[in-house]
Order: sequence, then structure tokens, then C-alpha cells
Amino acid sequence: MSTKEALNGESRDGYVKIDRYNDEKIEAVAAHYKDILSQLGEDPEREGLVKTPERVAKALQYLTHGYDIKPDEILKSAMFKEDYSQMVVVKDIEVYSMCEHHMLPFFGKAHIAYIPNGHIVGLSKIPRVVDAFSRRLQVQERLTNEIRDCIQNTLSPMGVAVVMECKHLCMSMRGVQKQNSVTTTSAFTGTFLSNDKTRAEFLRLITASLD
Ligand SMILES: Nc1nc2c(ncn2[C@@H]2O[C@H](COP(=O)(O)OP(=O)(O)OP(=O)(O)O)[C@@H](O)[C@H]2O)c(=O)[nH]1
Ligand SMILES: [Zn+2]
Repeated sequence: MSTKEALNGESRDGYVKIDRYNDEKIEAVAAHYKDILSQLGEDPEREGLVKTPERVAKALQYLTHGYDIKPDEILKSAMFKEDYSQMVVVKDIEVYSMCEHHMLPFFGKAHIAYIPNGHIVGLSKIPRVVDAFSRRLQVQERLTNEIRDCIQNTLSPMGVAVVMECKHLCMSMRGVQKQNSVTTTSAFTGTFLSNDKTRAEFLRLITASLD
């Protein structure tokens, strides 16, 4: 069974729920984690840990399921011709990703806007695109750009704006150990780049969630 098939379930809140896994992959990853537990000085046979390698393998499969999703097809599946040319903003989209350097979580919010150019897109598809790119090993900058490029290239709007604000556990629970730092990234195209007023309007609309 492919990982994609393994990810067929969808819960009501729109998040992908795994109810079948790629057993081959789970077994291979779990075997490595059993070894890792030993290397860390643990006893992988003790009661609490017996199933841990399999649990971790399943968790990792979930946390990286974005590799099997085609974000542009998500958008294409719900594009509608519509004569609406004002800014559409979807803000406060929860983001959970993992930094590719330490494989530790970073999480926060994405705020996304586009200005239609003949087509609008089903609103839920925008958070789905965010999930498709964030459920991979990432850096926040690339994640921001990938979301922007996907919406721009698929929907061809007058412009796209993406702002992300995230906390990185690799900066708080280890390393430099800064508990409250938040990283903000942004990416714009079209009118959001060329027109200061449009960009300012977007930033004003999302400001309430930036403090
Ligand atoms: N630009 C960027 N850097 C990130 C992101 N996530 C983690 N990092 C950084 O990746 C860098 C990796 O640096 P290295 O010096 O190779 O790793 P390290 O020795 O573990 O670094 P420290 O975290 O400073 O202890 C660190 O500075 C992290 O803060 C991200 O999304 N974007
Ligand atoms: Zn990191």
C-alpha cells in the first residue's frame, strides 16, 4: 500500500487522519528506533518502551505525510470562475512543521491573502495547501515561499501574500534556549509587491493576530 493510500481518512475538522499505514515503512523505521533507544541507554524491551519504536514510526509518517500530497491539485480541485477582485484573506491558520536541521517541531500561524483574477478557490483549500507543505521537513523560509508559489502558479491571481510566525523548539528546548522568540517570514507576489497600499492593507488586516 502506498503512503498516499495510507492517508485516506479525513476527520471532520479537515485534518488528515491516518487509519492505515504503510506497514513496510513503519517496520523499517521502527527497527532503527529500537536501536536508537538502546544507543540512548534505554532498555527497548521494558514494558513502556516495547511499542515505542512503532509509535514513533507512525508519528513520523504522519508528520511527513505532506510528501505524498500534490498541493496544486488541491487548489485545482476547487477553483471557481467568479467576478470578485477584492482581497481574500485567510488568517490564523495553524501550522505544525518540523525543522530539517534537528527534526524538532516548529509551529505557529500562517496568514494568507490573494486577489482573484477571474477565479476564486474553495477557502478550505488554502489551509490544506499549508498542511501539504508543512507536513514535511522544512525551514520556515522555504515553507513560506512554497505556499506563495503554489497559489500564484495554480490560481494565477493578481497577487499572493503569505506571512508566517512560528516558534522553533530547536531554539527553545535546546541550543540557544530562547523561550519566547518568534520568527516571522513573508513572501509576496504581484500587487502585494508593486502596491504599497495593498500590502499595508493586508498587514493591517492580519495585525490583530500578530501581537
Ligand atoms: N533559517 C532557518 N534556520 C532554522 C530554521 N529552523 C532551524 N534553524 C536553524 O538552523 C541552524 C542550524 O545551525 P547549526 O549550527 O548547523 O546547528 P546547531 O549547532 O544545532 O545550532 P544551534 O541551534 O545554534 O545550537 C540553527 O541556527 C537553527 O536555529 C528555519 O526554519 N529557518
Ligand atoms: Zn532546528
